[in-house]
Amino acid sequence: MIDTVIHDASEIVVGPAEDRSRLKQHEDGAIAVVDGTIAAVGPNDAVTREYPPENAAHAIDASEKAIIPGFVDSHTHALFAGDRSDEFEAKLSGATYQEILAEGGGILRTVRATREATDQELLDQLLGYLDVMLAHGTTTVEVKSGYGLDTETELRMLSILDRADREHSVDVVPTFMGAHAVPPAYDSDEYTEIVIDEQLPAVVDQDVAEFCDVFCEADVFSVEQSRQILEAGTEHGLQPKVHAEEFVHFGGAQLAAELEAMSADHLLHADSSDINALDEAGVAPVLLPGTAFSLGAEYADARVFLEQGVSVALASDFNPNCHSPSMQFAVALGCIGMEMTPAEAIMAATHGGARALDRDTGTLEQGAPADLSLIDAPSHVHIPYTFGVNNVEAVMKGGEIVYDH
Ligand SMILES: N=CN[C@@H](CCC(=O)O)C(=O)O
Ligand SMILES: [Zn+2]
Repeated sequence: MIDTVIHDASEIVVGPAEDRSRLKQHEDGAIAVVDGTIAAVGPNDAVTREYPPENAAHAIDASEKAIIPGFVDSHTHALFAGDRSDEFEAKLSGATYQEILAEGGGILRTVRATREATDQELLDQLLGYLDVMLAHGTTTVEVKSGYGLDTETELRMLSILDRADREHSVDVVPTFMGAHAVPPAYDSDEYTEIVIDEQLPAVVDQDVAEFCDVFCEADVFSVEQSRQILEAGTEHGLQPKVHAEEFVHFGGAQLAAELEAMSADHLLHADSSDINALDEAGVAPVLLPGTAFSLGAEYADARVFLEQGVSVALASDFNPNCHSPSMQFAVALGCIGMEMTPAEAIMAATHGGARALDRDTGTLEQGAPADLSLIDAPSHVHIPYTFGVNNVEAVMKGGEIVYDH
């Protein structure tokens, strides 16, 4: 039984070509979906001969439209309460992110609001954001805890992520990030011990996280504290991720390489030896242009990675300091701000994100999950070209149409 045939698409973006610098794509293409996976993808004539649309339960005419893999947003802090729009205004008047954090604002303010919110309030807000992400073409999203900073709230956050994953068609990948900031009652050594001795065991006991992340940054967690936390996470079966080289060059990227972390994220201040170390250790570099855009900071140097043949991921970093859950916007910033080609940016936002989360999605190769978006434009180039609007017409997740504009 053929579930769905999408035919006459003006372009199908399959994924990276063999040399990884170009896209594998078909103009005038078709896709057949059977049992939630891609059964065939290729030129329209060949695919529809083998999988005639009239024999399929659903046939979709994609004339004048492009098909791309669902976006895999590999770095977000999408579960939070409260409103920091006034901090956005303060930053526009010259306040820095660190000044706001040092005065008890920023992450610490979101922690207070998140602790006060009920589970239902947090879940409802997250489900609303997942709706927006899906409507903008995201089919898998990583979400971090880290607005609890105590065992009880960190566990609450991770259980809410588990509920959201079961209730929503977007796949939610949970990351434990108790080491997101140091709560005011402790110094960073004391709090590092609490993360390792209390939070991690409880998280593992409840089996609610897949990755462990640390904000390795000046005045937050030192390289040594980060190493201790991530090594403890690894002993408990949580793969490491690192917030590295965001505000200053600090050593987080080398740590990620040393620990063979799943990813190193931000990397605004990474140098060429960091890039080599990450590449040799097989760590996925995750670039977050929305953060640089919202902070008015310089973008990470995507071109240096790409010229060295190192694939990168693009993610939204959706959080109260970078309030855009749209991967289309991240792709546009990747191109306009970081000089990526549209093809590189789309690959980074799909296949690159999947690599940073160890998932088999983010590609439309035969056998991959049928997670894809129908774009209301004839090619992927229109996504960054027509920035600021939603180009997604419909989204399929696991072979089902789960969003239709
Ligand atoms: N840099 C640290 N964490 C987040 C920001 C979180 C917040 O400001 O609430 C980030 O990745 O950008
Ligand atoms: Zn982050």
